Amino acid sequence: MTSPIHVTSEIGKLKTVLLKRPGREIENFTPDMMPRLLFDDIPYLPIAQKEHDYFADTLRDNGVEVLYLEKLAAEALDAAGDEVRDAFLEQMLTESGYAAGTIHDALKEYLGSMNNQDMVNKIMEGIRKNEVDFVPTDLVSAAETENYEFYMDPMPNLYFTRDPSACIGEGLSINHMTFPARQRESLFNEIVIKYHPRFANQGVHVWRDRNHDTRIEGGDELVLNDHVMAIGVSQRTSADAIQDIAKSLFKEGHFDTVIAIKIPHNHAMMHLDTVFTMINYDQFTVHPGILGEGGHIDTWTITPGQNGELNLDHRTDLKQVLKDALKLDDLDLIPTGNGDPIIAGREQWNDGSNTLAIAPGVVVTYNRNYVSNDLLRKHGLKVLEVISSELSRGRGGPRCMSCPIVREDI
Ligand SMILES: NC(=O)NCCC[C@H](N)C(=O)O
Repeated sequence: MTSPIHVTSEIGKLKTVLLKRPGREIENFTPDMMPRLLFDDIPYLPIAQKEHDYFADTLRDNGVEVLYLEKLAAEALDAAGDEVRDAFLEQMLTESGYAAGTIHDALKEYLGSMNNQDMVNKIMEGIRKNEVDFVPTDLVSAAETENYEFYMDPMPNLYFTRDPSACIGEGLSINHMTFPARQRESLFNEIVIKYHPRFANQGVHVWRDRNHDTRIEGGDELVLNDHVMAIGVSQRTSADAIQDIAKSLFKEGHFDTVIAIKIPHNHAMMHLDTVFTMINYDQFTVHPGILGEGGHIDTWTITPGQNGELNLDHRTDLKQVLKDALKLDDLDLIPTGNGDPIIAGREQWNDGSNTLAIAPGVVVTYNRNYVSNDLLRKHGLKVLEVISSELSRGRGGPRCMSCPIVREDI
């Protein structure tokens, strides 16, 4: 059986991608909620949607089939029927803090009265207290802070479809995310894979599901080729989760190497793909700020050991590590902002390192990172720029905003 998922590299011609069009969730919050929701500003929704449509059109114009998470999630529930819809809603309410009780019942009634698409959209955009016809009188509800506006928080990070799941080979990881602001997101990916006719019973292998305590996010998961992965040890992905998924990939897949790369644990560089992306057979973007003296950085090359255990080889010469793993004589590491510390810092902040390769040597980037983009062109790449004033306020670029489902082999 051919799996509907096929991703054996970061650069093979992109055939199908999963996006989420920004909806009300990206403006349904106040400045004091921003740090918790992992946003640095509140985007202007109409322009963010225009920019996102431009991004989607750029992909379509280049032969990519664009799928939307919000649509697939509703279709999955339509196909699955009432029992699954009820279980999904219960799980979503439980993970939103309402396993039982009067608020649980009121929210269930409110959401339960909607059709699947409206219910999915509503859960994504968040539920304010004043929109539910319910006055809590029980002790638990009454004890809650009066002035918090929401029963269920919005999920503004959903347009970064890269993170809650990651397609690897013929399967995927459905991720247990680090921060509460994003943890419910992967429930949508789970129902799509389990129940959408395009994916259900089609031989999709789940390398690692969301029922884990250890954390991993797709922005850290890079498929370098059909047997080598790079995974960031980052603010969002723990060493335990990397070792766990490595065991699964080695045991049940065609992978034999995982390169763990330690990056600074901070908000600006929350995932490996904010500082390092593969853009051609032998070319990568890299933010100079992650490299120490002489271009060094901590890496561990993980390979299968005895009895299902792992061998780990600690090395610090990133270029040599990549050359060895990919069997290349030379490698072009292209510095964000052309290596200038001010420009590199500014353009990395606006995702200048976060490119989406749609074919070997062809990348989609934000237009605002003009120094990095010019440098990519000088290194022979074809650069397709997309507009980025509002989308970039969420701290993610074209790779973050896309989850490749099918790529041609390289
Ligand atoms: N792969 C990525 O780097 N995704 C960007 C995620 C940005 C989002 N505001 C977050 O902090 O999770």
